[in-house]
Parts: sequence; structure tokens; C-alpha cells
Amino acid sequence: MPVDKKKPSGLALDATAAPAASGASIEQDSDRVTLSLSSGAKATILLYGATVISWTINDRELLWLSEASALDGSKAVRGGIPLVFPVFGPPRAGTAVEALPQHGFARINKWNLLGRIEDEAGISVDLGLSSDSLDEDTKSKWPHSFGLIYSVKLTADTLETKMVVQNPDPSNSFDFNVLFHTYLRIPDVDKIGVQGLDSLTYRDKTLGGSEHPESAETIKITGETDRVYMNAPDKVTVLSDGAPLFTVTKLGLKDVVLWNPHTSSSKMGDWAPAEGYKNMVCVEAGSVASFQNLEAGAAWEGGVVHKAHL
Ligand SMILES: O=P(O)(O)OC[C@H]1O[C@@H](O)[C@H](O)[C@@H](O)[C@@H]1O
Repeated sequence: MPVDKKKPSGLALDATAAPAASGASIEQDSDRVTLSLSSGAKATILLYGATVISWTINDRELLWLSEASALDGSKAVRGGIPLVFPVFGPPRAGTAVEALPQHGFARINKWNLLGRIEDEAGISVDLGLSSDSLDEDTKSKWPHSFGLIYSVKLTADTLETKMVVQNPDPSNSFDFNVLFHTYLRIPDVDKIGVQGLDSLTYRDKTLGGSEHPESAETIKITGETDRVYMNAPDKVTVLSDGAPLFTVTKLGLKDVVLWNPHTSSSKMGDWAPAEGYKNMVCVEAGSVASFQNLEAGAAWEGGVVHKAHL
């Protein structure tokens, strides 16, 4: 099934840099796309996994990417913004996703570039993945017709990511999780605080998934942290030394995952430098605590605005 792209696609992409009236340009080669604005903002997206691997403002990197991450399509990218779909975490036995790999297949498949759109505020590209582009093995493990359209928009101070999930099957629904697995780059994990998640219940994956109330107004990261904050408000702020560094605003998504592996990052073969956990925190917006059901013929949309306070 071809991805059904219902909105205007803007100009067709070509392989050369194309300066636009807004000062935006786009460069494309066989494995990645780079968006730039004359304001100094830049973002690079690998077609593999549609993974944003870099977001800079005036050359300051805002995403954490492991120096040991594979970027050649052999393994999910360790850093940036991998996409989680249609299952979050290790699939549970007895569910429709049980045969899929951890975090699903969206982050380990090559996406197609669909087009670009420019306006006064910035530039965006759309990428697509559909059931038609999966290999037979994956199709057999998750035998649903689907289309995904992922839009990445760059403005002077934001990176906006949006996913549309389409179910073109006229008679069958399917269940899915979706998550934007954003690795934010931070100066020092000991100096950050995360606000906006107090008074919620979280599932602590470091404690077997048991549920706990969050009482801290400002959450500090003092060790391995792997929590799913359920039914979270839309805005989460990451502070550094008490001042806002990032605001993460979700749209149409239910939950927020907070992850920092701390010293247990040494167990990951693609993690470098060893102390990289001091310079990252994952604030991941998604719908993961339970599955979303997408009815036959329906579409779903959700997204995240990452704003940098520089
Ligand atoms: O190693 P992966 O598959 O990229 O997953 C990284 C982490 O992703 C987080 O979203 C999960 O909550 C963690 O449990 C997991 O360890």
C-alpha cells in the first residue's frame, strides 16, 4: 500500500542544496537529509529509522548521539530521536506484537522521503514508511496494512516532530504504541531537574514495572532512571542549574518516559563515551502505557515540539 499523503507535499526533493526565500535550505544524499535555516538552526535526519541524529543552533548540538552508534543501517541508532512503533519496550508474550523486536520496526527500516514544505517560520520534510516496504519476515510478525507519515519541522528555536498513523484496511483494526525517543544533550546530569511530572503515577522499569506516585516537583537524576509517567500533562521542562534548557510539549500523546541509564550504560556495546550518560537525558513523549487502537480505515496523529532555551 503506498503511503496515502493527504496534505500538500510542497516541492519535490532534489539532490542539490536549494536555497529558499525564507533562508531555508535542504541537502539530501543517499542516506540522510539536512535542513538549515539562515537563523543558524540545522537538523539532520537519517533515512534509516527516520532518525533525527543532530539538531544544532549556531553549531551548538542539542541532541546526544553516542560516538559508537551505528549509522549505517545495521542497528538502531543510539541517540538522536529514534522512533518507537508499534511496540514500546520488549514485547509481551501473548500480545499481537510478541514476535517483534524491542521498540518495534520503525527505527530499523529505511524510510522514503516524501516531500518538503516551507513557510515563514521554517522548513519541514515528510518521510513515509508503509507495510509494503517491510520485509516478509517483519510482515509475517505484524501482518497489518499501515502507513506512517513522519514530519520533522525546523524553526529558529524548535524541532517539531509529528507522526500520522494510517490504517487503510477497510475491515480490521490494529493496536500500536508510538514514542518519540528523544535523547536531549545536557551539560551535566547532576545539575538538571525535570518539571511537569509531579502528582503523577509512574511505572518504574528498574523496579520490575511497579507503580509509584511522583511527589517531587523537580525530579533529579541520581542513578539509573527508567520510568513511564502515565497520563502526563503536555508540557515538561528540563532545567539546568535552575534555568529552563528545553521545553518538551506533546500533542495527542498520553505518556512521558524519563530514561537515563547512568552507569548501567556500560552494558550497552554502542554507548560512548563511557561517561556519556552525564550529558544526556531522554524525555520521550508517546502513548506506551497501553496500546492505542486504530479502527479500520482510520488515521491517528500525534507529535512533539522540542524547544531549546539558549
Ligand atoms: O536499548 P534500546 O532498545 O534502544 O532501549 C533504550 C531504552 O529505551 C527506553 O525508552 C526504555 O524505557 C528503556 O527501558 C530502554 O532501555
